[in-house]
Amino acid sequence: MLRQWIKGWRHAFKLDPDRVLSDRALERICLSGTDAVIVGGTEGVTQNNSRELLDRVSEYPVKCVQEVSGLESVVPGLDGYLIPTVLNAGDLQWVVGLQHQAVKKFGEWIPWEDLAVLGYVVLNPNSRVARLTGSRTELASSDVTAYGRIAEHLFHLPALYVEYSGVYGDPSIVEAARNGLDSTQLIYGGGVSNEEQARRMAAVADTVIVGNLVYRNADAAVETVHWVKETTRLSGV
Ligand SMILES: CC(C)=CCC/C(C)=C/CC/C(C)=C/CC/C(C)=C/CC/C(C)=C/CC/C(C)=C/CC/C(C)=C/COP(=O)(O)OP(=O)(O)O
Ligand SMILES: O=P(O)(O)OC[C@@H](O)CO
Ligand SMILES: [Mg+2]
Repeated sequence: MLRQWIKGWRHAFKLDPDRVLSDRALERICLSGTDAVIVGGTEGVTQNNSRELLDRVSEYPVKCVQEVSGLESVVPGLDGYLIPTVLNAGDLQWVVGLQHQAVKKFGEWIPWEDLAVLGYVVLNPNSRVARLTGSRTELASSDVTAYGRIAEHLFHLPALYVEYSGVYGDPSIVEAARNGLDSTQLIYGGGVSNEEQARRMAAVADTVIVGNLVYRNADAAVETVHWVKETTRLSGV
């Protein structure tokens, strides 16, 4: 069951089907010791470019799932699908609207056990995902804690994803999310590019996701695996 499986992830890479990655860099990422490779992005994602990247990753022993961001880009037959819902979106479309359309479209073909819903809180106002979803990013710590509680106690989501895509986030905000959570998994993603940043977020979050760094500096990206995995997640932060 995917929602159980993702609980064991400490580190994952997110690869964008709309960006170019050399075979050499892909090999290094896939053999890095990361727990999973997530294929997905906000813009320019199609079924063709997703399938192509998923096929390339499948040459390696690493676990690989698709993060679905559009109805047309779903690639059937994979081991797992991450389904975002953006809790602080400005329009219901990104909370439950597109998901409703997808369930209507795919209906009985959906392998429910292989899906896990991620409750996103999008916090970088300049990211494409924030602009696309009209996310309300001016949040206080108490707002983020409340989203954590909603994710866990009202919606029973397997994971809350604190998303700073493109910039390194505010650790105190990630801690605020942590304060709202008990058993729901806390995922952090955004701007991790050096050891201090990787270790700082790994001390608070259950799972750290690294994306853009793969395309800027694959060597450093590979290093993040060790930095995150060597760090103990602190309790009570
Ligand atoms: C046999 C068969 C057909 C099988 C398939 C069955 C199946 C798996 C069906 C899917 C079921 C389902 C419920 C799908 C949901 C589909 C959907 C469209 C959901 C909405 C997703 C959503 C809210 C998207 C908004 C954007 C978003 C949150 C994307 C997540 C990824 C993300 C944040 C990437 C970061 O983007 P990046 O490219 O890095 O850009 P920026 O850094 O600039 O933000
Ligand atoms: O690309 P970066 O900034 O590393 O963020 C990772 C991930 O959270 C993006 O969805
Ligand atoms: Mg990005």
